[in-house]
This record gives sequence, structure tokens and C-alpha cells, in this order.
Amino acid sequence: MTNFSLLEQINDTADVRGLSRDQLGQLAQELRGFILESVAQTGGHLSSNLGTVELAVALHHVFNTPEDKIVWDVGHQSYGHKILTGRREQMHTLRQQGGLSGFPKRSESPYDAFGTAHSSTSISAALGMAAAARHLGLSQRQHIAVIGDGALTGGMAFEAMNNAGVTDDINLLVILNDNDMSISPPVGALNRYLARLLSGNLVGGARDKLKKILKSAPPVLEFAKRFEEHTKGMFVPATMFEEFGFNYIGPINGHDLDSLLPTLENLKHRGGVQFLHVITKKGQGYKLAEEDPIMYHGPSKFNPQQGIQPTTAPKSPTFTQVFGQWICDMAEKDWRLVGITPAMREGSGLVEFHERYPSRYFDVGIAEQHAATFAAGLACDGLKPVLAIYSTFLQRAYDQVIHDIALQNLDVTFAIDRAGLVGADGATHAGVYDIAYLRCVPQILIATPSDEAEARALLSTAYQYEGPAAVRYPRGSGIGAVVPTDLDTLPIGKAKVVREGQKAAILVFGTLLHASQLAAEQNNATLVDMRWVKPLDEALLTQLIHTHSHFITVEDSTKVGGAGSAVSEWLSAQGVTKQVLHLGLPDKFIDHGDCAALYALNGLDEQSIASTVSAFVA
Ligand SMILES: Cc1ncc(C[n+]2csc(CCOP(=O)(O)OP(=O)(O)O)c2C)c(N)n1
Ligand SMILES: CC(=O)[C@@H](O)[C@H](O)COP(=O)(O)O
Ligand SMILES: [Mg+2]
Repeated sequence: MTNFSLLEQINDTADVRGLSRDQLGQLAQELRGFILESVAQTGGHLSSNLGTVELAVALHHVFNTPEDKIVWDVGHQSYGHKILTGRREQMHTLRQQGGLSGFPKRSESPYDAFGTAHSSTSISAALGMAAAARHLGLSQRQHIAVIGDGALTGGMAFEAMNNAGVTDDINLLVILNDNDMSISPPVGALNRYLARLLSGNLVGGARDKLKKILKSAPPVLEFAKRFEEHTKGMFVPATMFEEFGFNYIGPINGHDLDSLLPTLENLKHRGGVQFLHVITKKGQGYKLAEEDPIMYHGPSKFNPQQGIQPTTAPKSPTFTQVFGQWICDMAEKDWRLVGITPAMREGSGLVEFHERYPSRYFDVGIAEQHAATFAAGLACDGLKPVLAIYSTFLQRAYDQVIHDIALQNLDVTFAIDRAGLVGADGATHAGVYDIAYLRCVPQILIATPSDEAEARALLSTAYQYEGPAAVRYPRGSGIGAVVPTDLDTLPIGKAKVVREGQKAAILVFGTLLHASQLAAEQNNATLVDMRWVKPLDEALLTQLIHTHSHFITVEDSTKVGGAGSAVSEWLSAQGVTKQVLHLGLPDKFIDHGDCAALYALNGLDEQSIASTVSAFVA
């Protein structure tokens, strides 16, 4: 157990501002130890937080928070900030029901200037605040966006810089926390650019060229030497950030308080639109995380002395793993298959596919909009793209799904992971809107497998369909169904009757099928694994309306506009009046917590479904 004697005296940022240089060093050391112990007990985003310890200490020492505003991009690196801003004693509740959020949250603390979790929003939000400050005459207020090199690949960051660079009379400081990592190794030209910037090659290379040009005119070379800064401006390309209108400073060592503190102090007094490039190491100070920042990006609880141990207990494969196996198998059979991920290789189960089919694997960075339209482009040439994407992040690409894919009926398969509640990440990451936002889009198919075996079959079906088709499946494992190795398909728009009953028909979309079994048995109801939200099995529904008086729909997504609504719309279009009950998630944001407990709280566990159905049917 580390000694936290100084950290324990920090109750708000006035305490941090009052510390001496030596004390700040001690504070950083204690903070790092505290984060490690705390995350080891709760689980959470470790590597990124170990990398931003000095940054959090320096920012809260130099700036007058909460009056000055810090926006942490993604916010998965904000634990140090939380601990220094009065939440140290609640850290053991992190990401648990009723406890602290794993991300900045305005309702949690006045120090959380902006809620984040989806990436690349920080510059826009801080710019908005800076413009508001100008409007309100708050000319002293400072606005700081801390953004990672991964998050900087998101298009929004560039939209914001484009806007910021021509905005006058504001105080905006963008801090690029460059650790040369996204969740997986970073990709793209921006990453290469940052590496060149860091190595000095960019400026050095241009200087060499400049020297060659000037050699033919020696007196000018002398002139150039004496006025290096001036000639640099004339001949050497400015950094990209300067071209955007920022004053670029860096790169500096983000773990060195002697660099950070005076630089931030200086920038605070300068005002204007500033860009500070800070170099950090993901996992800094915990050897295991430094060596494997991917494994320690978002671990569950672990023993910090031993590190994460491989699990020995046999476990049934997660839906993600089922997808990972399926895409490899389908790729082996069909050379046209290409796989796309917007920076979620590990989480989406694409590690093996990447290894086996590197030329058919595309990590496009944190760029969901681009990922969708890029898939559309691939499909235009007869390739068969599979876009592996979390439900919550597909929200980013909504127009691209409609305008670029569905409208042109392009053959893109969406493998939508993390559908339904996701647990510890909470409301920001919940995959509960996809059914509602996709089912109103013409020409797209939507499948909702009830178990792992069906997930594989429906992935094959969606893939073979020559148009846009989505298969949504949740985080984690299902019932442990035996997954076949074939690539057989299922009929499109055909449901499966699991149990024949009378009076009531329980129509289930997705994995809540199993939690609905008890309700069916207790009420002698018909139980249907609907499999498809779109198209609905209208033939089966037509039969059921003749034999059943009560209809119950069940889904792990929002009831508003969800699969149940599709059934009601269909019934209404037939002019049929039935007793209908929709079970699903309510019209409110559901915070973090244990997934099963959250479903139970929302009436979607086995017992609740059974008693609600019984009361409805009685
Ligand atoms: C829109 C969006 N897409 C994907 C993610 C998932 N995600 C969370 S953190 C992360 C990597 C961020 O990299 P960086 O900004 O460099 O921060 P680091 O993890 O290196 O600290 C990704 C892809 C997200 N939060 N938001
Ligand atoms: C911050 C973020 O967006 C990711 O790190 C996310 O927390 C990963 O979630 P999974 O653990 O479900 O992959
Ligand atoms: Mg990074």
C-alpha cells in the first residue's frame, strides 16, 4: 500500500494550486500509485490515466479550475482529474451503479466542464465555451481541450480546428497528449506526421533543403544563420497546426513537471489560440501497462502485484469472438470480403482477421463516418465490406448509413457489437438506439440473434444478402450455445417459433429470448424468436393475429421507435386491434452499473418479465 499522505490533503484544486514544486512532484507520484490501486480494485481505463498524471497535476496547479474549463477528450484519461477535484474517496465506486462515472460528467462535478466519452469532441466544446466567454465578457477565462493522438484522427477535431484558427479574441489551448497509441497502435498519415514532427525530421528535412538552396549564395547563408527563426518562418513549412492558425509549442515531455509547469504558465498568460504538443507514455510508471498498453487499456479488476492473469476456467465464446471467428471463416471462403474497423480492432474481435488477412483489413482510425462511406466505396467495386462497429459509435455515421449506403443499396454488412446495455461504460456507450435509428431507413435489413449460433448464421445471411444488412449482438457471452462451423444462412425475415401456446404471443428480438422463457411457460404463451426487426415475419404475425389476443414484444433496446413499435405499426396497418405490451428500455439514459442488475432494474430480467406478462395477460 503506497503512502498517500499528501494526496489525502487535496480536497479541491485550491489545494493543488497552493503546493510547491517539490510537493507537486510528490503529488504526482502519489496520484499515480493511487490510480493504480484504485483501478486494480474497480477495473477501468488504466493505461491512459497513468499517462496523464503529470498533466492533471500541472493543469490544476496552473489554471484556476473550475472557473477555467478543462475538456478531456474521450475522458477515459480523467481519473487523475477526478481524484484532484474532490472525488478521491469515491473512486472505489467508479463505474459501478450509483458510483462515479468512468468519464467526465457535468452532473457529477463542477470541475467536469463537459461530458465526454465519444471521442474528438473536446476542441469543439472548448471552442464553444471560449466563444461564449468572449460573448459574456469573461476575457480572463481559459479553455483547455486535452486530446489524444488517437482522438485527433476523428474528423470533428479538424472541423473544430478549422473554426478555431480564425476565431479572434478567445482563449483556447489545445493540448495534444501524444502517446503514440490509440487503443491499438495508431494508424494513418496523421500518426506518421506526428512521428516526423517528434523526430525533428520535418523541420530538419526542410532545413537541409533550405541549406542546399542557400549554398549557391554564401552571404545569404550567413544571413540565414543569424536570423534562423526568421528564415524558418520564410522557408520551412510551419507545422500543420500553425497552418490551422494555432501557435504551436512543443513537443515537450508530458511527464516532466519542470517542462509542463512553466510552459502552461506561459501559455496561460499569452491567451489566444494555442496548441501544445505533449509527449507521454501510455501506462507510465506501471511496467506491465507500459509494456502492454492494449491489455491495460480497460482491464477488469486485477492484482497489481501480479498483473492481469490469463483465465484458466473454460468460458463460452463471447459474441465478439463468434464474430471474429466468422469473419475469418467467411474471408477464407470469399476473397471479396474486406473488414473495416474504426480503431476498435481488439474490442470488435478483429485481431485474428488482421493477422491472417492484413491486406483485407482496414483500421481507418477513430473515424466512423469515414468508415461507413469508405465501406460504400469498396462495395461500389464489387467487394463485400464488413463494417465491425459498436452500436454507440455507429450513431456517428448515421447520415453515411442513409445517404452513402442505404440510398444506393450498397452491399455493406454491419456487424454491430455492444448492442443493448454495456455495463460499466454507462449511458454514453449504451447500444440501445440502433434498432430505432436503423429501422426507419429504407432498404436495410436488421437481424437480432438470440444466441451465439444464431449470430453466426445471421452474419452469414446478412453477408450473402446483396444490399445493406445489419446484425446486432451484445457485449459478452450469451447462453453458451454451440456454434456451428458452417456458413449456412437462415431465411431472411423468417422468425422461429420456440414454444406454441395460446392467448398470448411473446415476440422477442434478440438475446432476451431466454429471459422470456419463464413468462411463456407460466402463461402458456407462444414464444417467438423474431430474429429480424426488418423485415418482420409478416406471415407469422398474420397467423398469430388469428389465434392470439395479447401481444408482448421484448427487446434490449429503447422502446421508443424500437422493434415493438414496428410490430404495433404493422398491427395498426392491418387495422387489427390487439392488446399490446412493449417491454424494452425506457425513454431515459441509463447510467453505468452491472448489466444484469440494470436490466433487472428496468424490468427485463426473467422474473420481472414473467410477472409483467402474467399481469398483462390475466
Ligand atoms: C467516437 C468514438 N470512437 C471510438 C471510441 C473508442 N475509443 C476510446 S479511447 C480510444 C483511443 C483513443 O486514443 P487517444 O485519444 O490517443 O487516447 P489514449 O487511449 O492513447 O490515451 C478509442 C478508439 C470512442 N470513445 N469514441
Ligand atoms: C473509452 C472507450 O470508448 C473504450 O475504451 C470503451 O470503454 C471500450 O469498451 P469495451 O470494454 O466494451 O470494449
Ligand atoms: Mg493516444
